Amino acid sequence: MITVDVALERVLAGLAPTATEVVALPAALGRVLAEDACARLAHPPSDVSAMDGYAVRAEDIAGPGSRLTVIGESGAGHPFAGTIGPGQTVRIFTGAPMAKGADSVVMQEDTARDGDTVTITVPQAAGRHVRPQGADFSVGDCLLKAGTLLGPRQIGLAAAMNLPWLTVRRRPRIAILSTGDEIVMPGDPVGTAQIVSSNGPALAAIIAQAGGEPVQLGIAKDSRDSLSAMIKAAAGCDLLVTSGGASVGDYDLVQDVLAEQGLELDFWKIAIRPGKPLMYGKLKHVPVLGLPGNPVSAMVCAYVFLLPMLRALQGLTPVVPPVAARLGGPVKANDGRQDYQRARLERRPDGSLVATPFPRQDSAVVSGLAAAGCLLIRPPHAPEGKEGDPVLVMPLPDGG
Ligand SMILES: Nc1nc2c(c(=O)[nH]1)N[C@H]1C(S)=C(S)[C@@H](COP(=O)(O)OP(=O)(O)OC[C@H]3O[C@@H](n4cnc5c(N)ncnc54)[C@H](O)[C@@H]3O)O[C@H]1N2
Ligand code: MOO
Repeated sequence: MITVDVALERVLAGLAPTATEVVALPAALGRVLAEDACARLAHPPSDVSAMDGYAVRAEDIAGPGSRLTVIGESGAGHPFAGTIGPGQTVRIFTGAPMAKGADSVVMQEDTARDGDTVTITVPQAAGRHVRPQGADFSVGDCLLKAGTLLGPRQIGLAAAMNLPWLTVRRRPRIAILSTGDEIVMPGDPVGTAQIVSSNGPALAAIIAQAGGEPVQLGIAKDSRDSLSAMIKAAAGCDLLVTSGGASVGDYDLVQDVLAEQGLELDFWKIAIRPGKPLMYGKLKHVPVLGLPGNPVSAMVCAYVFLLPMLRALQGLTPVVPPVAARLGGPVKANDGRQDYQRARLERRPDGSLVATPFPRQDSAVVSGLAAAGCLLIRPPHAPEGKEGDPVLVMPLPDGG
């Protein structure tokens, strides 16, 4: 059996980023920039005041108790039309354009006003409280680089750069096929010997959270006809993810039916726990990731393989490196499969992370997966570990 690292390398080898599309700024949240985004406007766009106060010529306020004549006002969005001359000042507000002729702002707490006369009561340094045009960035500065994941702060920056649209990667369309005669949709009548599909909704959620567009193909029966018809519906998607029917049972038909349709199998079965019967191949250029049916196996493989694939399809660095932590309790020596144990993750007052694996690690325990803060990674043949030993963990998004 190949290792997790080799499997990951092979899964990522054939993936190219999706095509680009132009979207309006509000729709760009969570998308990945496909081209550098460059400012169409400087920031600030002009010299502006950083305080509410008075725009002055520094030379007029060099001495203590300077008195100036107020000749007008500059408000945000309402500049003063004239020019300040010797001994003159303009009432100014935060964000308002500097009055022509002025080079400094005195905050109003440092002044005393009497009619049209203002007295500077506190000595001032020249040039204070002015934000010069372009102090943040200039026209043409490409501050958002291709490959950037766009969050709220980047959306704000793009808006400040006066970019109402951005060129981003198309959301990867990921087909999800759940399989099994015993599987029903949540909310449907559940007969004896039936089980509700948790894999379909969980996979759709992980895909949507990672910037993809889940396409639910539905639940295929354990029959060649049903599987065959539903697999065909994946044509045109960027990736097909199946769950269930991946093992060696008489009704584990997924791989057979895919092979009939022309699957070029890359690998089946890898040295991982949970998730050993993981399968990967290409069906007429569509990559196919065959996840085991056990819900925890399916989701662990989704975190370890599907997430990096989604990132690669969007032009992001595929693998987010694991994080260093300490063991919160003892663990047994590992066998030859890389183990991903569901664990609690706590941050201690000194800032260090402590991972404590749950006692039940069965791959059908969905409650444990939902409660986990991380997956504790146990490399093949890792010796037994005790509390305090260094380990690597994969923190889970929204981890408890
Ligand atoms: N003789 C062997 N048996 C098994 C082996 C093996 O090496 N030799 N491997 C085991 C391992 S490891 C795993 S993991 C499972 C994988 O089995 P399949 O991928 O074939 O999955 P199924 O048999 O279809 O289902 C397993 C389990 O998961 C439940 N399931 C399936 N789909 C869903 C879904 N959408 N939502 C929730 N639960 C689902 C299903 O009812 C079964 O209980 O094989 C072992 N066997
Ligand atoms: O992939 Mo399985 O989860 O080891 O039972």
